[in-house]
Amino acid sequence: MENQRIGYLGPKGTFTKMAVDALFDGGSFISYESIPACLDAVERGDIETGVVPLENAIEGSVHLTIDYLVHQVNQAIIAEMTVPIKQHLLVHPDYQGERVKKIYSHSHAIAQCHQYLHKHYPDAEIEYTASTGRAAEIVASSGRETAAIGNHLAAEENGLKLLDTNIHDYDNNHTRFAVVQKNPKTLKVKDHTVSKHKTTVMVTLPKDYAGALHQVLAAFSWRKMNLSKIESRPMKTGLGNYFFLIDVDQPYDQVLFPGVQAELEALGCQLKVLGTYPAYQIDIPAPIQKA
Ligand SMILES: O=C(O)C(=O)C[C@]1(C(=O)O)C=C[C@@H](O)C=C1
Repeated sequence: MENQRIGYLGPKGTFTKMAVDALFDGGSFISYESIPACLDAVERGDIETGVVPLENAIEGSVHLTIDYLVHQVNQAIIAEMTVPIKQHLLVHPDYQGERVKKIYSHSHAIAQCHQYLHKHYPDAEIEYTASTGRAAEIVASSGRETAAIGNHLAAEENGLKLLDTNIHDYDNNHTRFAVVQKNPKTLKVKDHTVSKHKTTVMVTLPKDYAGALHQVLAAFSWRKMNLSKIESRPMKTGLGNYFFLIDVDQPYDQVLFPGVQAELEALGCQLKVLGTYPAYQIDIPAPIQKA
């Protein structure tokens, strides 16, 4: 197999990079500063594979990823991985107990630590960054009164100290990452447990009428197809227009899915398969203690 080129939401020390390191068995890893930049690179063919965050257990979906996959690019989800997320408070190596005035991080990381921030740093200014890795970079090159929320890899990569550890508000914190490709090819991955095989479909309804969603769900339900997620997002064509993203807990097949599609099309709905893929469950051990 040729060398696999994998792009990810960087820079160094992001959770996405941790997930990439844990899943892939070799390859060239290319960092992108934002989710759109990574997906654009896949679309242009600069890289075959992109890895972007999809959903967090505390904060929910990463809408930027979902919307970009649906509206801006034409790519398939070819794998998914779920990894544990442990958020820490990272400070400059010269930090000596100063009052932290400004805290940087990705909006999802900030949201995972809302209660902690409210309790311990109610007066600190919050600044959102494109990733937790970027927040750590900023703190490394700024003063001792700043902090970043991020992981232990970001601390190591940027030479930061851990002021506090495990600051996320709820214990069972996990994020799902999507592995996407434009022209699906086989991936070289480490030996991980595949927890299940899933298929993600996007369904659009013709217009708002009574029972429309019920009829859509019925097409899956009477075929005994288990759904693990359903989410509505705006079509971006006007208030009240939505599409539904549905995760079905089984691989695509030539009987049930075409059956659902035909049934939905008869109702005036459209169904597009966004991917059928293995879902990996990956455990990343947290190596460090509070400094
Ligand atoms: O900023 C990072 O480190 C990311 O990989 C992004 C991201 C996200 O978008 O949810 C990934 C995992 C965590 O939930 C926080 C941030």
